[in-house]
Amino acid sequence: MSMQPYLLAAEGLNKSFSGFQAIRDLNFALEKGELRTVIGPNGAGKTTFLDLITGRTKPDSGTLHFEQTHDLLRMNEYQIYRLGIGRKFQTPTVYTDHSVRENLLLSLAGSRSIWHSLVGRVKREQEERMDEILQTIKLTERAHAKAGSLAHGQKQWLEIGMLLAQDAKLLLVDEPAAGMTDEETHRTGELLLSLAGKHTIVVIEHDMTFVRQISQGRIVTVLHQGNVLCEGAVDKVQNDERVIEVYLGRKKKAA
Ligand SMILES: Nc1ncnc2c1ncn2[C@@H]1O[C@H](COP(=O)(O)OP(=O)(O)OP(=O)(O)O)[C@@H](O)[C@H]1O
Repeated sequence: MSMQPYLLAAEGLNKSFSGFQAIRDLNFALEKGELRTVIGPNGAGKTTFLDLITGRTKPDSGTLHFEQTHDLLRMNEYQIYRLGIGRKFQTPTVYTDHSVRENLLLSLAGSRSIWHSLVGRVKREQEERMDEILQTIKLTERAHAKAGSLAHGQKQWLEIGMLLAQDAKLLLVDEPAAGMTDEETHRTGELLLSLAGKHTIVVIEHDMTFVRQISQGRIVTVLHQGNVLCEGAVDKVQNDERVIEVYLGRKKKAA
């Protein structure tokens, strides 16, 4: 057992939508530097769980703490964002008319206003940070291209770069491989792996080839009906009878 304090800890979370329980007595703990993949069949509660972390939705009961001392349930969405919890949605939300570099600049922590970011003097350390991020997301050569002209995969990488520019301590990444070619998917996996350790990341994903790529030696969490069905190494969860059952929708044998 590691002695690391948890970066994020959820205990006994419940959330119902007009009688339908989307999250059910959910416990989840994440250590700093982890790259955690969360899988589960449609409707398992994955998106709702991210909504609870970012404050978009409030639970009916339970506790949710960040860096132990921050009670996320007492904070609003903006406060949680300012705390360093960044989210990348499935569809890219970049400023299409601005360059890749400007998109990063707009996200840089400490940028005062959009106007100021674009017309004001860019500090040397900001330049260096952007160069570093451009290299990380492999878009150095596209730095001055309009974000709208990027390929789908590149837009997703730019968005991950924008989370890095925000200095997000926790990156929530929702189905990054959706709509990507196999090669883009593989490169996205490499990008996330290069960030692990330095950053803490939660990835929600369906593509099992991708999940296997990014979760070697790490923990995978399987959600089902709003609860953790199984957690552990990817081989363990893929061979777990209960996991196979919920994915294949096999009926339980009568006892
Ligand atoms: N705002 C809402 N109002 C009503 N029901 C909701 C709401 N949000 C989610 N639900 C329901 O809660 C359940 C869990 O949804 P959620 O989107 O969290 O699952 P998911 O694991 O992300 O699924 P998918 O893989 O399909 O994205 C679904 O049955 C959904 O219909």
